[in-house]
Amino acid sequence: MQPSSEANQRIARISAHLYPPNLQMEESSVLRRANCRAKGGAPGFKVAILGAAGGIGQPLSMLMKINPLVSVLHLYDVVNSPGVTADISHMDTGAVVRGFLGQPQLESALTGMDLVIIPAGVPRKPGMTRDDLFNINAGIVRTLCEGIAKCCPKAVVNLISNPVNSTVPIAAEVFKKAGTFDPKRLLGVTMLDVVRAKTFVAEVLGLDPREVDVPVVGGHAGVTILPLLSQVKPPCSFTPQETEYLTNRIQNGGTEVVEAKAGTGSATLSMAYAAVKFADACLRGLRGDAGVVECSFVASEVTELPFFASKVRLGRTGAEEIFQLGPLNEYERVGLEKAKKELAASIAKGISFIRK
Ligand SMILES: NC(=O)c1ccc[n+]([C@@H]2O[C@H](COP(=O)([O-])OP(=O)(O)OC[C@H]3O[C@@H](n4cnc5c(N)ncnc54)[C@H](O)[C@@H]3O)[C@@H](O)[C@H]2O)c1
Ligand SMILES: O=C(O)C[C@H](O)C(=O)O
Repeated sequence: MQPSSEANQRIARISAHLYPPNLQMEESSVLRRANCRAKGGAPGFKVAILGAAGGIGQPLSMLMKINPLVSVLHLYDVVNSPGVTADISHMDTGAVVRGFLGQPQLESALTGMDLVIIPAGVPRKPGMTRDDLFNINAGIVRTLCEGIAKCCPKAVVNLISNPVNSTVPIAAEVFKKAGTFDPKRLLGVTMLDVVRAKTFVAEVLGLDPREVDVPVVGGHAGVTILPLLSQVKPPCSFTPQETEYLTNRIQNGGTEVVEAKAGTGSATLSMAYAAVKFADACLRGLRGDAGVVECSFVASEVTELPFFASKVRLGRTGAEEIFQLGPLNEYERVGLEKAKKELAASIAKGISFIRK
């Protein structure tokens, strides 16, 4: 007796569990249906995460699978992405998940994407600066951005890999070389600095962090992280001691986590939270929502430097408006000069890595 088509489907469904996840992607009828659902115009955006199996990548992938704005989620890594993909694909949320393993699958992972989030690269250990990661992460970011230039040149890119102050200029140079650079679409992720600033300022003020707004400008390393405490909302004032304490804590938040993790890595969970908050803002902008404003490290004319973090308005084409810094007090003006000096060197290092 021939099995009914319903029985065939049941068998296909069971056998899909027996094959490695990347084979499931290619061959099972279950996945073919999911692919059809994705192709059939399910509303939402196509998002790729590069470095999806890492400390940030895994919780970030899980949280993006929950995001209702995502219809297709591509998880790429050089190790372990089949396992992470199989695991996350069982979540009963709308996004269709596909896994990609290793360089030969990079192009498939990137083709057709609207947003690419990059947490690929090595993290710090105690005693290291973010710049100590340059030698390894610069090459990783270059390769991934070459893939983006080739396969999804119109995608918005959220770059997390450190040192952000240099990796964003590296990405810009790769895109310029390929003739695809659109400054609006390249966004360095500094959201964790804002998340920390809101948390620490709210502690001092005795408020819920969700009620607090703190612009953090400059860059993403040490003194280049410049919280503008004079612009905190709701309006408030701080004593010089509070200003010193808050500025230091925000600038050294990453090191606080690196030391607490004692050699096992840097911030991953709070970073995944921050990355999802920022990616969600980018997707709402792409959808055409009005008034989506977040801080990001972007190509900028706000200072004399070619890149700078400040508030940006996210729209259908990326960072459509970059806001000026607004009035700074004396403490912030001194901080800005220090930040610019270090930033200039980090930006130059990134640019010369590609131009040399
Ligand atoms: N921007 C920020 O605020 C911020 C915050 C935290 C961490 N970071 C940075 O994010 C990066 C990742 O941190 P983590 O804790 O997730 O590290 P991790 O080592 O846990 O994970 C990194 C992942 O990247 C993958 N990877 C390495 N080379 C790759 C390549 N060529 N292509 C694709 N994937 C590749 C690894 O296999 C690994 O799964 C680090 O550089 C870290 O400093 C940035
Ligand atoms: O501090 C690090 O090395 C990771 C990250 O940049 C952070 O701010 O937590």
